[in-house]
Amino acid sequence: MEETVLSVRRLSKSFGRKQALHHVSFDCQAGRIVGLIGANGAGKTTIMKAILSLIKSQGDITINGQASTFNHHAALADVGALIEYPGIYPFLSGRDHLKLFARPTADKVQRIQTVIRDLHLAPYIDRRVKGYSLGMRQKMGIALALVNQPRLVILDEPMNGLDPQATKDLRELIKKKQAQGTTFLISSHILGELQKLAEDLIVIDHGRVVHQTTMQELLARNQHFLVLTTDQDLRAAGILAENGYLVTAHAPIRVQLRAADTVAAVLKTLTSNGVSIEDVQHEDGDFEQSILDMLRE
Ligand SMILES: Nc1ncnc2c1ncn2[C@@H]1O[C@H](COP(=O)(O)OP(=O)(O)OP(=O)(O)O)[C@@H](O)[C@H]1O
Repeated sequence: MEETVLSVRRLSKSFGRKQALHHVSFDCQAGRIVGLIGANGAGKTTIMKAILSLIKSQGDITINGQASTFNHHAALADVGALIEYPGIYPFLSGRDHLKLFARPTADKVQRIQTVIRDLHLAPYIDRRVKGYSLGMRQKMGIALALVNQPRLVILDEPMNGLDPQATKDLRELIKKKQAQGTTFLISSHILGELQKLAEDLIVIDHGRVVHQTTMQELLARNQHFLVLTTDQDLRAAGILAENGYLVTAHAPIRVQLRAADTVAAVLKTLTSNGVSIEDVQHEDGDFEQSILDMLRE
């Protein structure tokens, strides 16, 4: 049975006269990676700050079955987070930060070692944070979010400032933690990044949840094309159109594959009409376009 780790109901927030969030509701189920997608200014950070009681808001937030409010937020003890830039003390080392943040239980030292190893922090963990690059600081912030092995981890644009290797490492680490049961809520405006990570998607637009879907569903909506070069492209495009295929370009020929269309049937239609095929390629539609189409619906 699914277990709800985070439940957000009718979350609203205004900054002066500007309403940044309008009755936002969604759930995060245990062990899922949930992506919060939206353009700049859509309200992602505000949602995360409200969940973490960093700002006052209206609505109901329940974490691990416990109501969490601005003044009563014991449930946040089991939540790790990185919001915007990590708050750091420049003259302390990375290890000092971890020691400060780590809960004083018997396995404290071991947890610190684990997070240093998992995030490959060893080369600079004993240096003052003052000298860290943006990416190193970001990794430090993620380490602080993970060091207490919380059940729910909230990460606001976690790939910011990370190089391709560190991005890949973080993705793998998030997946590893997920396999151990951790739930993640991750925001990003870089859709490709969430594509490789998130299973559930919450699309935010102008402070509202405009869609809740799964990555699987979104990818299924994505369009697929067959790009063909033949010995007589113009005639071949005509033959395909006459046979009911959706031809979107002529040289080379681009055919949109709908659910019932198979590559074999497209090729057979051409060869049986005496067209010789010189090249065949698959092309996937734009993932970002799928989201934009969704926003327009
Ligand atoms: N402290 C604040 N005072 C006034 N307006 C704010 C404040 N914080 C956020 N806003 C406004 O609320 C809206 C949502 O901002 P938010 O930072 O949550 O968006 P976002 O989706 O996280 O964007 P980005 O991807 O750029 O970080 C924006 O219009 C922003 O200008």
